[in-house]
Amino acid sequence: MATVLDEIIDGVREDMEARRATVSLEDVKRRADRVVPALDAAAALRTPGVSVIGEVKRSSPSKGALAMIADPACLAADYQTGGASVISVLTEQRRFGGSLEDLVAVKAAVDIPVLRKDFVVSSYQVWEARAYGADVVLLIVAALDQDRLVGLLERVDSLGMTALVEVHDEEETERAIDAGATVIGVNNRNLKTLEVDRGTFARLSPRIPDGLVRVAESGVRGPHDVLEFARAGADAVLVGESLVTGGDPKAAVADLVAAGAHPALRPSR
Ligand SMILES: O=C(O)c1ccccc1NCC(=O)[C@H](O)[C@H](O)COP(=O)(O)O
Repeated sequence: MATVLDEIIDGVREDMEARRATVSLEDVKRRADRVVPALDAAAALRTPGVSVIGEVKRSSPSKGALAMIADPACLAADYQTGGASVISVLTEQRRFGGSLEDLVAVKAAVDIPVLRKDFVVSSYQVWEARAYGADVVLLIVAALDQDRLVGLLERVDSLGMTALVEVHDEEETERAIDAGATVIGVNNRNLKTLEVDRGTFARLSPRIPDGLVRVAESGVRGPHDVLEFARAGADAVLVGESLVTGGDPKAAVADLVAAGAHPALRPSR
């Protein structure tokens, strides 16, 4: 039976082919050549304390509509003012209400790295990410066989970008490490059931070698969750829903950053 991830990817492929029919890979490459070099996201996430990746997220398969977000640039600027280290922009249209235009608007509004959060299955999308200003690209291990994962990682690298390589279980974590990932995101959301289990990060984190960046994704409700993920070894948290629904994104990010800088965390990290 097709999973939610399979269904999302079917739509993503269809949309990508439609774009490719109007904008050739050569055109995308030409646009990418004119874009300023990518910022170093791994360095941004390695700074002391737990870094916050704030996500521009209008809707999701699990929750439906979350927030209107008429001005994604303004939201991203608020995240940056609140102390976010990286901005995540969902560019998938059908389920998340995002677009490449959102990516461009956000990139122009901030001076920290910007992540293209999408379901990347082809190097065309990696070139597109660079052409539209992304510094970071999400690669979901569950969506890729090993050869494709390695190939896409190489493409991301060759364009000077960083890959956030997302895993959900032990096997995917091994595959990410074998492929040469330097930034690994453990998604607490099971992409088959869409349920969030915050214990997933704590279970997989010890399998990620020191020196790699560990990101806890999904299910961060507030500062207490940041503390929990920090104690389990997180260098960063990726947060969408609680920031876009909370009413004051700047203050919400600042609270998460403060929690991640808590002095009690230092001896164990
Ligand atoms: O959010 C979903 O429902 C979802 C469903 C299927 C695939 C991916 C999905 N979300 C992408 C994400 O990984 C999250 O947007 C991100 O980690 C932030 O999570 P949250 O803070 O819980 O909104």
